[in-house]
Amino acid sequence: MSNMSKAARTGRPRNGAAMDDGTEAGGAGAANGAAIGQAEANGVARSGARPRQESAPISRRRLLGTAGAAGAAGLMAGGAAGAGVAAAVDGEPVALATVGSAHIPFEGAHQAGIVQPAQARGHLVAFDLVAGADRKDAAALLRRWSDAVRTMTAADRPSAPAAYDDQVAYDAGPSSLTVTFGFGRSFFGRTGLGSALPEALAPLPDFAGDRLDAARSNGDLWVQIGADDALVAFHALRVLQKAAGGTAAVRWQMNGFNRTPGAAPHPMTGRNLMGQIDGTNNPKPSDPDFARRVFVPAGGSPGWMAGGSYAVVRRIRMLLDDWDHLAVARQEKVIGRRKSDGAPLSGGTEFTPVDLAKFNADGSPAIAGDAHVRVAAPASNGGAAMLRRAFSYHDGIDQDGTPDAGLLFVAWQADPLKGFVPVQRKLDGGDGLSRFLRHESSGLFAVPGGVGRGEYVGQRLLEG
Ligand SMILES: C=CC1=C(C)c2cc3[nH]c(cc4nc(cc5[nH]c(cc1n2)c(C)c5CCC(=O)O)C(CCC(=O)O)=C4C)c(C)c3C=C
Ligand SMILES: [Fe+2]
Repeated sequence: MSNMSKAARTGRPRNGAAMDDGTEAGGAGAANGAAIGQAEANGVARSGARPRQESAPISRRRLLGTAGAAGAAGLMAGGAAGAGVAAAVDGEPVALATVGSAHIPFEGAHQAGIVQPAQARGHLVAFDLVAGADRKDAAALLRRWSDAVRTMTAADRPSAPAAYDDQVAYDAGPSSLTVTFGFGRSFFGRTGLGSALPEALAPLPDFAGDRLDAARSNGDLWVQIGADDALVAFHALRVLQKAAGGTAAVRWQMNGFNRTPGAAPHPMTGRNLMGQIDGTNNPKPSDPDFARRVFVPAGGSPGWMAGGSYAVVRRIRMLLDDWDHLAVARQEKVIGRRKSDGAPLSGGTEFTPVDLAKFNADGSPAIAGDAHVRVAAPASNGGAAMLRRAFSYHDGIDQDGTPDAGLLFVAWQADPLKGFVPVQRKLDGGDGLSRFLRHESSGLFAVPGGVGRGEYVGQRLLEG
């Protein structure tokens, strides 16, 4: 097991004192409307679509280094970027840009990375405890991981790079980094915690369309990393993997992405790799039943899961060549929404409620019987609902030329039997979209509630 000090494990440098000048984001925003609402409700500081900035200076040396790499002449050209560089050349620090300075607190009632908008870059990683690792080792690991994440996500970071630090994220701010930890069913047997195993971690049923790879499914521990900068996300992954040494080893890892903040002209719901606007009809924190649907209540069972949630993770491959052969009108019928703007085929605009009872003039249902939104809707599943927070993935092109690409689907709910399971049961046979999908791996994880100052994730389980 690693004996790294906290600073040595987690240190990320900053150069000089914080400059809290209240610099605000300008024109950034790829998060969808629902997600923005979620972020605001969750206390994430925002300016427009993206978080308001904690500003930190960039030194003259670093900025000149950047200018040298990118071409100082180009950077010095007029406009806002030119002004920033000129200030740095004069020795004045400049604020971190919008994306870098966005900061999501690690501590809170719920773990971060559930209700906030999914970031531009994601890593989903499962670890298995190594042979001989016990409950005490697991507790020490969760303590190390929590300390590391507390530091990496902080607006104020250590003043000097730690000896071990790869410095991959040396110049960047927190960039909306979140790290979310969960426990798989197998964790409880391995640590002698069988009596604390939640009923909700019962194995997911087999679905007819599943083509699951066991090596890329489940795992003792699950870590979800999200950040709006790829280097920040990689750095977090690397730090956590190193901190796991001697206690847990990576079982599988998946890398995903979403639209980069600022890539769209205004805040809007993101698109998946089929080109559809995806995430419109997610539960919103302002919904009266949001917390009940997504989080285990205080007094729920088991007690250590209060404020927690259950994550269903599915690597869903998209059969993109088949999909792309469909005319857009057919694609829209499969989903039940327009491709261009996400409006339901029953009429209105993106956020108009879907009218499942509406008929066209020719007597056909406006939303087809096997349309994805009809089959997945709470109204078709006894009210079952989940919060979807996905990343796209692309792992290259197969020998036959087909892309290995799709969705790292992550569904959050207070109880999988009232969320993912009934909906997937229905989709499995009756969804027109399922012809274009292949579920290739699966995991179910108990994600405990958030932590207070000095606590570590899972403490109530591991010390209860
Ligand atoms: C078991 C749950 C679901 C799986 C698996 C799933 C996979 C999946 N979905 C899309 C694309 C879209 N899904 C949309 C809506 C939607 N999907 C689910 C559930 C699962 N999807 C629900 C509950 C809903 C909301 C239904 C409603 O109440 O209206 C949409 C429409 C836009 C939106 O509301 O988000 C799209 C598009 C893909 C590509 C996919 C697997 C790769
Ligand atoms: Fe869906």
